[in-house]
Amino acid sequence: MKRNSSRSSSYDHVVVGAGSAGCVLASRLTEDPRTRVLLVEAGPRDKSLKMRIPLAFAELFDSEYDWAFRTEPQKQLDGRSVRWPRGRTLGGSSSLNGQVYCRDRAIDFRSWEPGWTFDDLLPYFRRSERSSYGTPALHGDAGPLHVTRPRRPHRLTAAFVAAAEQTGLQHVDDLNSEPGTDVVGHSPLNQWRGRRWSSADAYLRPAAKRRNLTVLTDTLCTGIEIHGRQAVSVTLRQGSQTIRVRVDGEVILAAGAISTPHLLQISGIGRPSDLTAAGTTVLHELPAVGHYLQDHPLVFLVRACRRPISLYGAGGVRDLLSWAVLRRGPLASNAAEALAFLRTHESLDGPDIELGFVPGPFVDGGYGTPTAHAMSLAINLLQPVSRGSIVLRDPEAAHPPRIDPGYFTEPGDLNVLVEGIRSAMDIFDAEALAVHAGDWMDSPAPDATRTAIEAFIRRNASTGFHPVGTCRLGSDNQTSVVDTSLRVHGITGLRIADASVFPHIGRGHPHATVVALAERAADLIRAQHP
Ligand SMILES: Cc1cc2nc3c(=O)[nH]c(=O)nc-3n(C[C@H](O)[C@H](O)[C@H](O)COP(=O)(O)OP(=O)(O)OC[C@H]3O[C@@H](n4cnc5c(N)ncnc54)[C@H](O)[C@@H]3O)c2cc1C
Repeated sequence: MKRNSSRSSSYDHVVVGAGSAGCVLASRLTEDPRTRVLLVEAGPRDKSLKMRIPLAFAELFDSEYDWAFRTEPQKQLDGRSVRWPRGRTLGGSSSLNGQVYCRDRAIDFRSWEPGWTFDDLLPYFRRSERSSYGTPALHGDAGPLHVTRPRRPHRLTAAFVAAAEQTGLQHVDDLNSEPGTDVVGHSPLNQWRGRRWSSADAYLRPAAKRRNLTVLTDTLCTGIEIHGRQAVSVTLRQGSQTIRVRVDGEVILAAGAISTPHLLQISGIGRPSDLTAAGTTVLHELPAVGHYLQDHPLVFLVRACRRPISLYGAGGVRDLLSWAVLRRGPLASNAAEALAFLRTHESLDGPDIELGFVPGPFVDGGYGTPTAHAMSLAINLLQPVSRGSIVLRDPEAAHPPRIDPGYFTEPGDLNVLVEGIRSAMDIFDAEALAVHAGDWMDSPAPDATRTAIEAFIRRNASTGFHPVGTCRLGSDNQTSVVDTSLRVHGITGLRIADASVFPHIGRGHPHATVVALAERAADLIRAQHP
């Protein structure tokens, strides 16, 4: 990635965070050669081969490319602290995520503000996509973000899809086609010819040579300076050096659902009790900053595979060669090759459980070392009611905030996940998959009572990697942080465009919506600064 050498101390816009959203913003805003943009990224450049190899993403956990956050001990999870990986490199979390491109559904946007319906966002989904799915009314085919079918799904994945159909789910080709409530299909992917296609690949690299774009990596934003009610500059730290950069237009926070509220709090914007407890002066009261956090909690069921055909052991010389030469073979798998969406009650108007099938052992949320051939199924709670918070510990930007997702603090969430586990076990037992299935490994017993399944969830539940909602979009300044144009309530020159602004968690995977939202944010900014 070229770094523009003509650094100046003032820019039209400064984008903080080069993740899923930040790369979109930097690219779109610099299409106008008169607009000077600085993109600031705390992490290093996205150099690792493990980012390109689809199956290798879990090997990036706890590396220099991962913030490696940990939650506060979770009362409802036997006091366990949960590991929260987050991308810390160009492309952000899109450089180490599971590559599933699955939009939130139209019903998910019903709880957003007017002007943010699915139909309002559809032109931006389409603008972002270079989709191989056809259906031009729904998909774009000329955008920067490749969306493809898996190259060659594993035969166990085909068995899972068939088994899900045997339990009554409908097989659909395109999970981004508003497919109905009880469906199964192969995962649409952000891949191109068998390699990951991150936001940096899609948006940043093609823009990197522009003279009006400066990209600073290994640079931590440590605060936003507010004069009166106007954002005027950002403070950056590179090693031991501190740099102040003046902003003539806007500061756009795209640091993600954890770091964006943290940065606001450090800068004196937030809930007064949070700020004063951490020794920070309150400059601007906005009680919703860092609150209303939601995530998709999940548990994995793992079942032995009778024959040695799973992804266990993938990564040997032959697999590496096959990927390097042909971009095929087990390493081209994104792990969660198929998804099923289902309702735990017929009265629901949308799915409340997602099952993600991995044709291999996925142990301890990707942190464990597999020991045998197996298949894994992630049972994902799509509409949790529980909410949590991100709150600064002290005024130092490099210190991680307190992350409390509040998993299962609303008891109804546990009930839904128990039902999801039962449905998942039914699919494992359906003929098409049962022929491959051996003993249950990390799973409740097939005849487990509700109490035993609940205990299993408390022992094993983890993150679905989808935190949102910590700087919600909304029209009032008590329960939301940004207005419907994504401007921070009460401050001019400060906008947020990332996963933190989702008012409610959706039923999809957030990257698709984050990219569309950032595409729209770029239009909003350009309209205000013609
Ligand atoms: C392991 C994993 C698997 C996932 N799988 C999927 C999936 O398959 N499909 C899907 O849709 N979603 C998935 N997600 C979630 C998805 O990737 C995120 O929701 C999305 O990338 C969030 O985009 P963002 O722009 O809000 O934040 P990010 O992409 O996280 O970007 C934020 C950027 O800001 C930088 N930053 C933070 N603080 C500062 C600071 N103070 N100064 C400078 N820079 C800073 C970060 O380093 C990062 O690069 C996954 C996430 C993870 C972690």
